[in-house]
Amino acid sequence: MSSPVRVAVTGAAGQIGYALLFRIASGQMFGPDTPVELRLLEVPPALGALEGVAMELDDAAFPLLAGIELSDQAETAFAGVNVACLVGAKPRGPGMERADLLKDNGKIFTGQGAALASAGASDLKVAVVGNPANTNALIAAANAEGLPAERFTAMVRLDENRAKSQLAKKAGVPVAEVTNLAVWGNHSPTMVPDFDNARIGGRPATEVITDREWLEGEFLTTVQQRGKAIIDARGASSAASAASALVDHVANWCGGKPTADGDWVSMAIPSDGSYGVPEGLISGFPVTTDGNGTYEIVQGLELSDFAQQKLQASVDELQQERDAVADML
Ligand SMILES: NC(=O)C1=CN([C@@H]2O[C@H](COP(=O)(O)OP(=O)(O)OC[C@H]3O[C@@H](n4cnc5c(N)ncnc54)[C@H](O)[C@@H]3O)[C@@H](O)[C@H]2O)C=CC1
Ligand SMILES: O=C([O-])CC(=O)C(=O)O
Repeated sequence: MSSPVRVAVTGAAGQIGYALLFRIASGQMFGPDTPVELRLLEVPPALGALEGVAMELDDAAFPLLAGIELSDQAETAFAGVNVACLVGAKPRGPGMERADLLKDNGKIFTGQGAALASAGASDLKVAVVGNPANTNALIAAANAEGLPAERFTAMVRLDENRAKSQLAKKAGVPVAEVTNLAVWGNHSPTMVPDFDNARIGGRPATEVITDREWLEGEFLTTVQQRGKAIIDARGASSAASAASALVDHVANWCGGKPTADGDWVSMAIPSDGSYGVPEGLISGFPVTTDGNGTYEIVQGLELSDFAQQKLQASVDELQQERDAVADML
């Protein structure tokens, strides 16, 4: 047994939190040999509900769960944490775009960025889920003085998983056969699920699914609008699938589960200028990971004119979001 990983989860009494905590505590995020200590942050009115969740975690008797602490103070919750899952934020409702949440949610991430910098462990890594996730991660990083920006990531893994599932259905194969699926850009309707570089059963996806009209049309729109479709159907935004994607994101990044040889996963990370994405913007990229805290952007992929145009629109949107929160950076 290794020593416990200390994991902060914000918004822990919310919908995603309820699905996420049990996955973390059961060992799915950091593997079967790593105990976890949970540090759960909520706003004061939700602390009662959070106590109920903590009671249920106790009642599940997870052998790997080495401790649970609850707090409504970011500095307390983040003390010594190795990984912070920033989920706590307002979700959108019907008729809203994620960017509409920026004014309400952005300010959460100024204080939490600063608290992470002052209280987190020296190897702290941060995954932002609260929407709009890319720009909230930018805000947190900008307010975390002394922490390298590359420790701040945002989640586009749910978009990758959605895209894989759609391609698998169309091709009539198990989802595990779909690999190398990158989601570029913003976690928003402008995101770019990259079917050109994806593979199905080891072959280019475009050789298996030759209907380019479907790929550029229905496939793209279905993935881009999936969050809205879930809200319309469920009356609330995706929660269990978002939690599951976060488990995947962190497991690959620093949970001991490196990307498979020749494969990659999608993470929104601060751009180093690769593929023309302006440096510093937090954008989805294909990355390889070592499972131990390091990721690298996959270089040398070809983007079609179609994909390049779409990526430019997503980058333009990220720049507009950055401009809209300039006072928080
Ligand atoms: N990046 C992605 O792929 C996805 C992102 N999301 C986003 O995740 C966020 C959370 O979604 P849900 O869990 O469904 O919402 P929810 O409303 O069920 O839970 C959010 C929780 O955050 C708490 N909270 C609010 N401000 C906080 C603060 N300053 N500190 C700590 N906790 C705080 C609330 O009290 C609430 O319990 C939303 O912004 C949603 O849009 C949702 C699905 C996918
Ligand atoms: O659509 C939303 O508001 C929630 C979310 O980010 C998603 O499901 O992708």
